[in-house]
Amino acid sequence: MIRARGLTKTFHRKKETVEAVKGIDVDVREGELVAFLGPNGAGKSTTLRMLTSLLEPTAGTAEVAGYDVSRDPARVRSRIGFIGQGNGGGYSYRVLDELHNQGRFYGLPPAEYARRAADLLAALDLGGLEKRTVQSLSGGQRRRLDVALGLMNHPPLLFLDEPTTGLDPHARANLWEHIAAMRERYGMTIVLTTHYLDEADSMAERVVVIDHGEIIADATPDALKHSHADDVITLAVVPAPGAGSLPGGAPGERSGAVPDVVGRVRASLTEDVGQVETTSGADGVVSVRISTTHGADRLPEAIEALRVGGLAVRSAELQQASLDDVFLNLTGRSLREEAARARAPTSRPRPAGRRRAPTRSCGPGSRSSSPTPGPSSRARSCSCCGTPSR
Ligand SMILES: Nc1ncnc2c1ncn2[C@@H]1O[C@H](COP(=O)(O)OP(=O)(O)OP(=O)(O)O)[C@@H](O)[C@H]1O
Repeated sequence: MIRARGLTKTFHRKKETVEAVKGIDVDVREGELVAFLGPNGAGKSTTLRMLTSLLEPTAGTAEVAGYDVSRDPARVRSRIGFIGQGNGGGYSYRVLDELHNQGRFYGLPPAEYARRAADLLAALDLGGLEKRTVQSLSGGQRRRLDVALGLMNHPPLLFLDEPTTGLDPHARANLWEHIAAMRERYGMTIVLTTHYLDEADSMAERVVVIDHGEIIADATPDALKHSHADDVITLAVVPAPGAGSLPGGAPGERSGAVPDVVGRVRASLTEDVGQVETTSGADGVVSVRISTTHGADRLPEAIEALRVGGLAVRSAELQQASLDDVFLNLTGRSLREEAARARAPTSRPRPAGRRRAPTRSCGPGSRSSSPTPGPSSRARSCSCCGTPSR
């Protein structure tokens, strides 16, 4: 559906040159839902605008829905829907008039555009709003009207530039339900840009990570997480009741002696479980941090291995890798933090660099645990209480 090679856009403004997109290659197959994910200014919108023929590339080629964007822009436009960042509807126009005008714009006969408009109003939960002006709609309703406008020509390929930005969580979820339903109904290919990591993770089948005008990763969300980030298991470990008299503790540990918990942890958890780090707390609790792939599978295995080694787990926490961990490990920057800074223009930028957000833990080891940063840096939220870390 899309084949772009060496797509480049350089802007020249006064004495400034901005290399917004630096020769990207990207393919999108029919039926895929692909998210372009990246921080502000990464080049996502510029890429979309070139793919939709709204912007002439400085260099490179792109074939979209069967036509070359530079040679056949009108044919490209007739085969795509594009929902830009701003609302498309004219503020003082009525909802139904906007849809009909869109149909006329595509050259549809009146009966056909009236049928399509009625169909889309019902499908996108806009029934009853036909006579309202666009400016009287809520943010979520306006965005759904944008989707309806983008679908009037029944495009096989739909582009959405940050479709949910500015919507509250309920309106975001609602819009996504409608986009998924429209996709099902029309069998569309969808390409969208987003800052929302959770959205890219849960909705997209493929995520193309863009930074500084370049594609730095391109895979399914799960493949990205497995390749570029680890899950982290944190356990608070103590000797099992009566373990001091157990034979077969850690190597070199005398039978009947006070158990060497760290030694036993080391003896129990092999490299198969993951990369293990331990920190002894003053209260005798040992905090164990395991960086691993497939953390949900490794967690019960680790608990069982520790039990066999004469140890008890007082608390366990699993932090699954996120797309923010992927971005952090690829670039040294947190997309989540960059997005938060963009929303708060008065806050000072922090220096770039490889960092890891501090760990929170709700278990008894939390007071003493201070795990050493592992190879996989991550932003986190506590799985016990759900509180986001800062
Ligand atoms: N018309 C223009 N003239 C000059 N520079 C531009 C123009 N349009 C975009 N840029 C610059 O190109 C770079 C990429 O912008 P673009 O809008 O593609 O980023 P983005 O990833 O979509 O960002 P956002 O998520 O904030 O929309 C930015 O540095 C931007 O300032």
